[in-house]
Amino acid sequence: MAGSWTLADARGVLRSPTAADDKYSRGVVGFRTGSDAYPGAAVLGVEAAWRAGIGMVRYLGPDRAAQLVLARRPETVTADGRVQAWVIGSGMVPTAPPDADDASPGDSGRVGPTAARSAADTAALRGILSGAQPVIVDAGALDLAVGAHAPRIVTPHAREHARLRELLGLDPASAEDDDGRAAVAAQTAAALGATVVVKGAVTIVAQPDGWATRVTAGTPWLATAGTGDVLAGALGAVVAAAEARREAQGEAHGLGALAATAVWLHGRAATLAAGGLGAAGGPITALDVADALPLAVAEAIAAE
Ligand SMILES: NC(=O)C1=CN([C@@H]2O[C@H](COP(=O)(O)OP(=O)(O)OC[C@H]3O[C@@H](n4cnc5c(N)ncnc54)[C@H](OP(=O)(O)O)[C@@H]3O)[C@@H](O)[C@H]2O)[C@@H](O)CC1
Ligand SMILES: Nc1ncnc2c1ncn2[C@@H]1O[C@H](COP(=O)(O)OP(=O)(O)O)[C@@H](O)[C@H]1O
Repeated sequence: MAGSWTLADARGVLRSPTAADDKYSRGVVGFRTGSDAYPGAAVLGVEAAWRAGIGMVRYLGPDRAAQLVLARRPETVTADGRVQAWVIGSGMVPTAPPDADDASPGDSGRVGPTAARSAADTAALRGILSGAQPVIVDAGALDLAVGAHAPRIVTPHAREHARLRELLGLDPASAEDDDGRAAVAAQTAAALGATVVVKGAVTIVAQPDGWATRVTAGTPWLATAGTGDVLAGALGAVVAAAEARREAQGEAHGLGALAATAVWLHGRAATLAAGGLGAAGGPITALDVADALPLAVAEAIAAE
């Protein structure tokens, strides 16, 4: 049975910056996220990465999403360059239909901008996934994680996990109870050769070597659109910061421990945001969760 990730575990992974640090030594995270249909996912992920305490964020996505990212966070660098970790796929959809470059009607019959990956997007994402830097693979890039070689953390919700398992030739059915979900996630991780984060009220983190843990979100108010995009950004920040420390000092943590720490911060941030509205909590938005990440980080590193 997988144990639970706690404040003490998160504290063991996170570090305060020192006087010897600069923006690069604190880590650089790159984003290839968002689409004309879902530019907000790009904004949410970038915001979360900044708020989780990274040295620099690079955003390389569609023009409209880039403008919105810059409007929210002018600190963001939109030029290509070296990064220690990537976040890809949030705000994209996995497969491009034949008319991917055309707007197509949704359920309402209205014609809107497409979220489907273009061939150029797919090639860029495949390039990132064939590199050496760790990659957080979310939403519309999950299919590309199969057969890739970069160190990967994939972040499916339950339906995306079932689709991923189908791509891997595994039974898409999961389990109701958390022990069963952990066993299924471990099987996915082994087949994929990547760390798997199966999101939910209890999020399962499983490495391909069989290591697994679970992280319980402190509040169901977290179940709201865009909080998964915030999680992907927090993951990118935690992994890039750790990778920068590994390059400089040789301090190494498994991707599972880094992922569980980011999931813990995300859940704690939601609890702090919802709890600020009264003892029973209250409605929060994805940006509220990102805004509360600094408090969660400060709490975790307080007793380093
Ligand atoms: N602000 C932004 O930019 C945001 C952007 N976002 C981006 O959106 C993209 C798609 O992510 P997603 O998780 O919504 O889609 P997806 O995994 O395909 O699951 C869809 C499946 O759900 C179901 N379903 C549909 N309607 C339902 C309903 N009313 N109530 C219950 N179930 C319902 C339906 O399945 P069915 O039940 O019909 O089998 C359908 O197949 C992704 O790139 C993400 O990053 C989001 O993060 C939000 C904020
Ligand atoms: N009932 C719940 N209680 C607490 N957290 C939840 C619950 N349901 C989902 N979550 C969390 O909310 C987030 C939703 O992510 P995701 O499904 O990717 O949404 P989106 O694509 O809209 O960003 C995940 O971090 C997940 O763990």
